Amino acid sequence: MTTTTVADLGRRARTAAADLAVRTRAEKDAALHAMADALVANAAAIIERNAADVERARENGTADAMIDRLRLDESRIAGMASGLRQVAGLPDPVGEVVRGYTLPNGLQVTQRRVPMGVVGIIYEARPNVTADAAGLALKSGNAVLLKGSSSAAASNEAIVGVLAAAAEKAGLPGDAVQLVPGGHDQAKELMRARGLVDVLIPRGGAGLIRSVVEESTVPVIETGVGNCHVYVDADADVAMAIEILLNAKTQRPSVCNAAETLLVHADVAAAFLPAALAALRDAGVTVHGDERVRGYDDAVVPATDDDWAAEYLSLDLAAAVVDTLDDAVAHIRQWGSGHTEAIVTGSLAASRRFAATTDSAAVMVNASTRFTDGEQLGFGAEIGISTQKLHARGPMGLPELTTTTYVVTGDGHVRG
Ligand SMILES: NC(=O)C1=CN([C@@H]2O[C@H](COP(=O)(O)OP(=O)(O)OC[C@H]3O[C@@H](n4cnc5c(N)ncnc54)[C@H](OP(=O)(O)O)[C@@H]3O)[C@@H](O)[C@H]2O)C=CC1
Ligand SMILES: N[C@@H](CCC(=O)OP(=O)(O)O)C(=O)O
Repeated sequence: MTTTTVADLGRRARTAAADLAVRTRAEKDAALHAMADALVANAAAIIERNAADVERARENGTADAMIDRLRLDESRIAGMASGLRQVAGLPDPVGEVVRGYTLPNGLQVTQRRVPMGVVGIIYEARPNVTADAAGLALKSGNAVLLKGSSSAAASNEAIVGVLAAAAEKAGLPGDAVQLVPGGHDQAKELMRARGLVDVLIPRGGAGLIRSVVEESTVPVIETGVGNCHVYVDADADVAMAIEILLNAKTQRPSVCNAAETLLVHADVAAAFLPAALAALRDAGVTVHGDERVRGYDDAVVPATDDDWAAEYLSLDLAAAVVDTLDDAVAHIRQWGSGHTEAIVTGSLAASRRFAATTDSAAVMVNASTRFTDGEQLGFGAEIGISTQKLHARGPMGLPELTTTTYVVTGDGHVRG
């Protein structure tokens, strides 16, 4: 019996990528709509396979918040289909001229967007990412190798089967969207598929990122954990700050853009903290606070350095009082993960200083950290949220999945 290796998948993806690179926007959009329709039409079968993954996760004692990330229902599948349709509605990045000029000697220079080629992604146990990544890759003219979590294996197999068949029926190469089966060994093969994979996007926790940074020979765009902060400034509107904090912490606590630490300026602490702590308690949040926060509520448990560093992904929140905006920024620079920070303030100067000094991929001014999301920012979906500084930072959509080529057109020009 012959087994298909990651290298075999990579070679097929390269062939598909060469074909995809020259497809028109109309062809790609038609395929995306067909893929969206196919997801909805096959929802029952996908949900059945997903139920097997959820059942296995329960047997393994997986936490409820993590099961929530894994679980699919009709409305989540409709959301995946809607994401594909939104991506179809966006301009095609391929061919976009990012720079164009004519040299004194008459040479015409254009710098144009082109696909990366083959994009690999290793990602968490959220099956919706399978459709988001496939849609973004395909629209940007790339073939994609999808390495999802082994805990979502059955769901991903069903989703990729549906997406690849629909893309092929719509006239695109079926190998444009391929699932990499297996576990960490296969993920490592993907990391070492230099020459077959043009860029690898690891989307997950610190362990995955460490492993990819140490082991990948393929160029990587790192995503990262989200130890996101909400800072309530001296000039904050207290009611607004409570709304933003509750949304950032409780709307979906298991995702990377949920808030994990609250920092409160000392001048607003007495007006803000009693009501905020009561609202958090009502929402089921356990607050881990410093001495000054604990002075407002006996239910607050003492915080240690582990709390300042924690990405809880649960209904827990670290909280501290700070004396100045710069102290808040210093805390964030020491303990944060460079993902998303929010400031609630009525002061333009404070918001500007905060945005300029926190050194994070995204800063929200008077808005929830939950907006660091490709769909929310108008990209249709995102392939990951980069917390590194090169090539792309923050939510990555279509342009981030392209590179550029210089096309220089002469009229028999030679260099003298
Ligand atoms: N910035 C961003 O865009 C995003 C950040 N995140 C962060 O990810 C974390 C949650 O994800 P979580 O479910 O814990 O994901 P993990 O990091 O545990 O897993 C993500 C993927 O990587 C695989 N993997 C993990 N470790 C290794 C390794 N050493 N070698 C090879 N493959 C590996 C997993 O496989 P398997 O499951 O089979 O072990 C899975 O497919 C949070 O910290 C969250 O903030 C998540 C998504 C987006
Ligand atoms: N796109 C997400 C945030 C990024 C993400 O996927 O995070 P995670 O759930 O930690 O894998 C959202 O807000 O829905």
